[in-house]
Amino acid sequence: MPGRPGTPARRTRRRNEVTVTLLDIRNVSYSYDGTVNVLADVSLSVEEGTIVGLVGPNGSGKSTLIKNIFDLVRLQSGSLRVGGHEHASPEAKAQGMYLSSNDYLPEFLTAREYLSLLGDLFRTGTDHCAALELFRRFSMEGRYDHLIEDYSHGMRKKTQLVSALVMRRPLTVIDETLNGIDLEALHLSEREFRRLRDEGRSILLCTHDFAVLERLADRVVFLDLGHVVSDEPTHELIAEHGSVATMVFDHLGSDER
Ligand SMILES: Nc1ncnc2c1ncn2[C@@H]1O[C@H](COP(=O)(O)OP(=O)(O)OP(=O)(O)O)[C@@H](O)[C@H]1O
Repeated sequence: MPGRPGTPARRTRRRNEVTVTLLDIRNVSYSYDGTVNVLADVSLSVEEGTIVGLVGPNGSGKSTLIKNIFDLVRLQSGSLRVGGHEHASPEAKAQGMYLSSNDYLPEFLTAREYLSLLGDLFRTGTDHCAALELFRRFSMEGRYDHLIEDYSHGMRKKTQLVSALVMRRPLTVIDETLNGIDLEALHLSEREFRRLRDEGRSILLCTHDFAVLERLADRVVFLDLGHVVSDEPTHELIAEHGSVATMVFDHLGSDER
């Protein structure tokens, strides 16, 4: 059962610092057909000011978990809280931003109009100067007032990333948005994600690019067949297995699967 709205975010004390849980996922299970569990008792948390990687084979349930977080499918069991608020509440929805794995954007708008729309929806307004500067740094100078329908696949992905960097939500969930962008844009994105983290914002980063996670993520959660197989600080995972890829391959090749 989801908890009551307005409950303060869970606080835990680690050494001398207090960490605040921004995203709290407890015992979430989900089935599309009422028979097969696509998610099975999934629990994980994302603390404020951290980047958490989410990895797993195709069909392991990553996108379904993200859809549950954003109330895009109805929660069937367990609880989901964002900033201490029940996930379907307006307070929870005001904290998060979801970059989906596809590159669908409203084609009949310009990037300026799209970002203005987001600023209105989030009631934050839009910093167009910051967006223009990001467009310049993403090698899209001069395209801000062009219709999105004229953008390439990579430009749409970069526009999604710019939207997250301009909106600066407490929680940004990124589902494979880094696919298809060039190395220069990837480098810039990584730097900007670190800046978000330094500001105390959090990112749940779902990607098959393990090298990105080794550079960026504070923790990596590995989902397989709807179960959390491993949830470890990245440096401990690398010390134990050598790399994220080895950890994943070892599990996929093991008898316990
Ligand atoms: N709308 C849907 N209706 C029925 N089954 C679905 C639906 N969406 C996803 N599934 C199934 O749920 C399972 C998990 O899919 P999901 O998209 O969550 O996996 P994923 O880990 O994000 O995969 P990928 O890495 O390929 O994006 C798959 O078996 C998929 O076929």
